Amino acid sequence: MMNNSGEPAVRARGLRVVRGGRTVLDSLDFDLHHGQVTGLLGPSGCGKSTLMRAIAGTQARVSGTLDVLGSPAGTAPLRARVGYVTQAPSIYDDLSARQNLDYYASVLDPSLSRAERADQVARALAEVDLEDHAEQLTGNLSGGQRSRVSLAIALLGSPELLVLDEPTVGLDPVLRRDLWNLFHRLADERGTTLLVSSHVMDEAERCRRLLLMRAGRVLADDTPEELRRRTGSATVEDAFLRLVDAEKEAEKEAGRNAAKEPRNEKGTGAGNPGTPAARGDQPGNDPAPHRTPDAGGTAQ
Ligand SMILES: Nc1ncnc2c1ncn2[C@@H]1O[C@H](COP(=O)(O)OP(=O)(O)OP(=O)(O)O)[C@@H](O)[C@H]1O
Repeated sequence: MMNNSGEPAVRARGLRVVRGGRTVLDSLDFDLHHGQVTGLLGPSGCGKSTLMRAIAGTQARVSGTLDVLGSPAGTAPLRARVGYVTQAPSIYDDLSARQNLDYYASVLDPSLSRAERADQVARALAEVDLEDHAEQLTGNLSGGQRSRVSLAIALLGSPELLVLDEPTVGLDPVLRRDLWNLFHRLADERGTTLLVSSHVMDEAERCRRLLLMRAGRVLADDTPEELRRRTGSATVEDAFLRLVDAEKEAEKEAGRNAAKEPRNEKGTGAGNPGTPAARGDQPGNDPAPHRTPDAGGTAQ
């Protein structure tokens, strides 16, 4: 789904991120659609958090094109329009849930009156079903309750895009279901775009669209139904495993073909990974023009 301008909510082309001298995201091309819940799934270490940080504008060494709500990721106009919840919630243990939210509401929009802030805070607490624990110190809340405080903070100011890094990890099945219902309500009723990561494949079935990642690359960008259909699988997990197996087989085949290639005088075969053709960077494949967004307060 596009918005009125016809632009997707997030547009990545030739997106690349280098961390510690290693390319951890490589040539990612995808769109996130307005008003949809997209699941970002893949094994541990495949690059989900790095991609989310890039979209939220907190990741260094991002190259390629990454536009968020029509502006380069991480630029000032996006600050109030994008809500981002990391895996490690940044909340103050010695403040109550309500005080935490009130503090963040005042930082996010210093022009709000006390009454306006109180309204926003009450609404966000209600949305994550935390009203009964609003006055408790967050240091005394359970893990799941603390994650909901973080989520409530991200909901302040009604952001158009919510980037949620494993928001349901460690939650019991009832809370997980309630949170997924909340994500869909936000998308359906407010038109919020959500990108939600998980490494639990059964959560994929709850998403309208999926980005499946493996080893820093997008393995599939599809709806759960279409993914199951085209791989002939009963579940998204099976579909993912089939795609991984097919990719590994293709990699092996490419390796065998490269080994068979006659070597030239310098000892590099035509299919060697060091040659431009094998890297896919011959002129016709270059996703130019590349643009490096301002990465803001950044992680390496
Ligand atoms: N500061 C860093 N320096 C170098 N490499 C890093 C750094 N942080 C992460 N990486 C590497 O980047 C890759 C992607 O990490 P990332 O945290 O994005 O993965 P993930 O899919 O979110 O994993 P998980 O599901 O376990 O949270 C991993 O191989 C990781 O080892």
